[in-house]
Amino acid sequence: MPTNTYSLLQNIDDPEAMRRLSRAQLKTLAAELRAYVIDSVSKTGGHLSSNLGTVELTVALHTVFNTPYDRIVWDVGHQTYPHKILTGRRDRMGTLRQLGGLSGFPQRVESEYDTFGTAHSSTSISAALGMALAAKQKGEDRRAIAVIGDGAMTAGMAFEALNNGGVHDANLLVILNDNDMSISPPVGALNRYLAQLMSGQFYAKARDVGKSVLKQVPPLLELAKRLEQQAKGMVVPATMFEQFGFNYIGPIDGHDLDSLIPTLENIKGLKGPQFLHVVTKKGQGYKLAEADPIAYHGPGKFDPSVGLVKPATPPKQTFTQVFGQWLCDMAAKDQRLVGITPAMREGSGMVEFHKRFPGRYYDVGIAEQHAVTFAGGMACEGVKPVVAIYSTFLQRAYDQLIHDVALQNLPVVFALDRAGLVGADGATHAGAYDIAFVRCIPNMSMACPADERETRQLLSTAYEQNHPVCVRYPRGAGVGVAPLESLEGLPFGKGEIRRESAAKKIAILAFGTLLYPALQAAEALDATVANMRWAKPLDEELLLQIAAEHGLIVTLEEGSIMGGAGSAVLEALAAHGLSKNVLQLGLPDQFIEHGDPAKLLALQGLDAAGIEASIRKRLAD
Ligand SMILES: Cc1ncc(C[n+]2csc(CCOP(=O)(O)OP(=O)(O)O)c2C)c(N)n1
Ligand SMILES: CC(=O)[C@@H](O)[C@H](O)COP(=O)(O)O
Ligand SMILES: [Mg+2]
Repeated sequence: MPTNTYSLLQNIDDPEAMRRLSRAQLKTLAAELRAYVIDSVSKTGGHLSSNLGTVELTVALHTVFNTPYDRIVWDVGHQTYPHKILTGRRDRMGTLRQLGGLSGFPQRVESEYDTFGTAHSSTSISAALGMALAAKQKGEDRRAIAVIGDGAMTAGMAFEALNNGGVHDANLLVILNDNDMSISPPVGALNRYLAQLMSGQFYAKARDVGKSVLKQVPPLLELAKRLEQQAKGMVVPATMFEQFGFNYIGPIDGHDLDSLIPTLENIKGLKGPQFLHVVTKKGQGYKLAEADPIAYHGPGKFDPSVGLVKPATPPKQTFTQVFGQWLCDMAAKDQRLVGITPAMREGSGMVEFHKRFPGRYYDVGIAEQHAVTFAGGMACEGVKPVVAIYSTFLQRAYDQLIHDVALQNLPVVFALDRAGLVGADGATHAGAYDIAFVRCIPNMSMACPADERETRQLLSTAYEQNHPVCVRYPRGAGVGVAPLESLEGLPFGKGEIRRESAAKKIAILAFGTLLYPALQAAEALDATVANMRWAKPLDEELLLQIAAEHGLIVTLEEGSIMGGAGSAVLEALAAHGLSKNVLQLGLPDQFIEHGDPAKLLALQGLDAAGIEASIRKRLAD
């Protein structure tokens, strides 16, 4: 760390040290912190724009509140790099999101300042309310603070918590960090409402009155006055948040420590549920990120003086791109198709679809539950919904999947991206459970394409069905098997033999992209390899044929072993009264942390060498 650049930051090992600084020094510290965030993220990759937007808010919160005794819960937690840097992890930022290094999200095991693990959005108000009421029950005077973005605020869970929080006498502070952005531009009526609060009459009056009051009167008196004025409807007519039972304060400039610190100090003295509306800019202080907060939401490594550059050689096509292309092609062919995303347009490969078919594109906000039921409603009316959703986020909508789609046997296609290990985001984002949690639902099917070509083909097969079907595929690129242009599908529920062993001792049944390391391992072992393609329905005919001919059956999947495709194989064998030597390979009963995906797979024994070693071990047992 260059000492001249970070003269204050280098001495901040915990927030206590920061509390001794003057306001002027805190401003310098904020500038150093911003530079440090840019410098470290440029070397590791990670979430940049959101972190640049929370620099001053983080400084102000840790200065005013008695952390970690007072609890800050960061929603999603992708904006916690300044918080990590100020709470003793500055010198470990170079390890961010790498194996054994700092997590990209708050983790209770990482620091006492990380009061609640987050990464899936919109949980902060519930968790902070729980903490506030627990404090009350225990007779403690601690504060609980939820910091939630305008994107995260769109989820039902956030409103469930507001609804509950507004009627309790809890010392809860909700801070809405409003940067007028989700990952992509925010959507929906809430966004319109927040824009209204910010603009025209509302904001102008609030800002002017706030400024003049701030200049003339001591903070507490000023706040009391403002509250009185608000109560009379003079400054801001009762906001929705007041109707929920919160004391609404704001909007204030979230990059101005002279507004933030006195306001937070005042709020600290107030009892009951408080709601502070803070306005920030995504990417603040780094021109390139300010201009393109989407590209800098989660960039890889880059040179800060140049910014993001296109790679010289075009990278391999990702599974996400294969899906995006298929969606456009199928939409062009079938007018009934609609595409639905819960706030993940870029990540799910739907930018082009949005451009070409704006009338058939639905970004419903961070609202996975709604997305699934909404698709169900459309399917009832003969429209053909394709829900593009990360495997990990479908977990949010499990009841909707069962009750609103499967039970009514509605033909909805679920394009499950990020199936398996995702790498840098770690355990919170791993798509480890989808096979297990989907295959136990009647009427549901689950396709596991092995490569890019099959992804396109199986999406078409899924689309042709008259019942709900998931197609799961991983983050990133596959082996490079180019998809065909055709929209023809593969047979429903059917696998194939990809390698036939002469000895017929071992058969590997691969579900999904691990087919390719399986084929490699099979060369060394002389094993038969089946590309099973479907976890449900299972190709029982193929399974029985293989079981009749081979001694050892090995199942292989990038998903949880418990309840996964290997379990389906065991159940099918049992149903046919067959007792076989079966080795199940997949993800163990354990959360797998962040790191390079290939390394993580190898650590789980799911690369070619690991597969071979596990099989040899079983043969030797
Ligand atoms: C349940 C869930 N759905 C989707 C996401 C993916 N996601 C991460 S950040 C984000 C946008 C959040 O916007 P906002 O809360 O406004 O924070 P900002 O990035 O603007 O600071 C989304 C959609 C998630 N983390 N959790
Ligand atoms: C914080 C969050 O949930 C997203 O920003 C996520 O990190 C995106 O992941 P991908 O990079 O796989 O789209
Ligand atoms: Mg936002």
